[in-house]
Amino acid sequence: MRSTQPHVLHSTSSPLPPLLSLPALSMSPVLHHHCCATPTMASAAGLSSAAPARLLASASASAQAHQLRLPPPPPACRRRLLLRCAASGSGGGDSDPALEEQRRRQAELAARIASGEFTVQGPGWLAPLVGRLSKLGPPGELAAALLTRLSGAGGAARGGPEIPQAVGSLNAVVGQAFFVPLYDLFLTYGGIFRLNFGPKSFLIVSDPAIAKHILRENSKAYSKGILAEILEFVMGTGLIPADGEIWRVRRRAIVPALHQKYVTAMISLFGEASARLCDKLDKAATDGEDVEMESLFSRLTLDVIGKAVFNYDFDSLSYDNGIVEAVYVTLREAEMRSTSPIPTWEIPIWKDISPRQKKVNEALKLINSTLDELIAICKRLVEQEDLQFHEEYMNEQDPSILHFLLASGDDVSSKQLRDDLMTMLIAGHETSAAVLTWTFYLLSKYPKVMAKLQEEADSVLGDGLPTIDDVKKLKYTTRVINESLRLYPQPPVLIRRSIEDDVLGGYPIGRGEDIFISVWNLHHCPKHWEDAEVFNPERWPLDGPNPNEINQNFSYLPFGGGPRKCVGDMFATFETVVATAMLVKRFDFQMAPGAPPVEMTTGATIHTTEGLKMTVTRRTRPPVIPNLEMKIVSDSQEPARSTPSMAVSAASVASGEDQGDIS
Ligand code: HEM
Repeated sequence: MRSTQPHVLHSTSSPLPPLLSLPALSMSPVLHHHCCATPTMASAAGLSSAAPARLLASASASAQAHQLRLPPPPPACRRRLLLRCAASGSGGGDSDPALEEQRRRQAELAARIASGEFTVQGPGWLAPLVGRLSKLGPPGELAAALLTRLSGAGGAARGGPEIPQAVGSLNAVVGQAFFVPLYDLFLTYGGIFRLNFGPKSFLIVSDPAIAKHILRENSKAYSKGILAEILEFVMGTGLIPADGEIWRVRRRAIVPALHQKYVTAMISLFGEASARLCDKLDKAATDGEDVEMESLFSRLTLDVIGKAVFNYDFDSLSYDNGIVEAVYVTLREAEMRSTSPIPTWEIPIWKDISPRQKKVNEALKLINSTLDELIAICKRLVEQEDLQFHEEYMNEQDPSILHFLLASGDDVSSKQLRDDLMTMLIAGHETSAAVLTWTFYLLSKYPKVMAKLQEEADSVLGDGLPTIDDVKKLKYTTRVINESLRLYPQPPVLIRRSIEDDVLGGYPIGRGEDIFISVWNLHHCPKHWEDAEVFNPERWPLDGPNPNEINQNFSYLPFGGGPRKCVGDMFATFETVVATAMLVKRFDFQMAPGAPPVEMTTGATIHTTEGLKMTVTRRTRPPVIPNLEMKIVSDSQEPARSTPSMAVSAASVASGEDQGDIS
């Protein structure tokens, strides 16, 4: 039974959300706004304002143990979230404890709200004063924001209801991926709530309508906020962190480069890289060695994206060279910066002498000089070629995005071009690798899905590399990827900052709010998804449209939505479909005996904590089941000669004798 008594938790580390890891967390009592509820529900319940009665934790970076009175997390939910799924078939139809838990918590909370427990009126003088200050330009706005913050009556001060503030399962934050406890809080506090981390405050959005508003309907009112600050050292003003005019110009230049003909041409690149991975796995199968698939997928997608974006062959599946290492040093640094409690890389002097920072700077120098060289080579090629630039322009020898951009006469500085290339390298590398990693993890847990997938790969793929027509026929494989992206969205949260006042879910918000749109919560919402935690590719009909944010009304956002939607969605889908189909056609994959448990941790995408160790075996041809129907043999006839030989051949097929792999 779940205790309703608050208990005291100790948080000694800072395993907080990437990009916001801070030493202390203060949490406040709540108002409730249901995940799929309309704003009027909150106001109808008389929830016009609430002010926090905070359980303050120390905001000091040196504070070690923060004691917070919190309700214990529901074990059933957390267990399900870690997705340590039983190795059953797909489509299990058990009842959904997460949904029941959500209903129970909401009823409990509604009763507490109705009792007025959390309803604290903002002071009457505040709203008019804040209104007047806000009209005085930036200094006035700043003063208004401070006053509002200090009074703890943000929404009330702006003349609206106050956003629910979460009292969270803090122990759930410790030692696990940050988005998992956010899900727990979402089940209790609904589609928008506030989390206070020491002096910082974040809005957590898990409501499809609010996500749609931020990403699409009023996207101009939001920037990339902390994300841009953290990624500046590696992406500069590349497309992901850029905002405003720079973003508009670069997006207009880059999107056309990923035209249909280019993506189609990339299919042979996906096939070649996947074939190289198959060779590696083949060797492991022969040697009887287990393989760590997460790092292999990372190398596969690095090789693909290097060729696709700037025509560089990292060949990381074969070698560990300096540039490959430099890319990984840089990536790990970006992840470290997004999760570190103290920005050591900003400390004067230290940033220049710390061995870690030195290594990062050297890595960046190597990457930048390599990119500069590639840009120079490509420029020369473009100058020499006679090709006329047009909408679907592509140089067959070098179909890369860089080549397209230079041939288009894109007027861009070398620094900006480098930022864009680096951004695409990172955006298209870790994401696809994570999708493949979690897909293969899921497949190892759902053998029926694996069997169906292999059946499709066997029937569609021939001996050569896949073609665009093959990819179109790999419908079930595509659904497997769609469903894998639902359960493990990459990245699990989207980050924004409000740059104007707005109203979210009926709550007025000011500018400067840092917002996390939890794609994880949207994709796991038990209200929206039947058997939300079950890996069930069949939930997407084969003959239906490809699921996306539009046809799922922002409940499904694997590639984001609105003007900042991923530019590589088609590329990435084809890449992961080709790799998955080619691999499962050649091999069976099982978790290796004694492999560490597969749990999640966060970087820019969802990583495993200790890798994905698998045993790979070459597949034998599926047994040919002979027609064993016996001829009716009358006494006067000889026994049918074929029967014994059939039996022999069936036995040998079953034992795998004389069977090569089926590739
Ligand atoms: C399965 C693989 C991928 C996934 C799951 C993925 C997911 C996403 C998501 C969710 C966003 C939106 C971020 C936001 O709104 O804050 C995004 C943006 C972006 N993605 Fe991808 N992506 C993938 C592959 C790729 C590839 C292969 C490329 C490049 C070839 C790419 C390039 C980009 C770029 C440049 C943006 C920024 C767009 C903008 O802000 O205008 N992505 N991606």
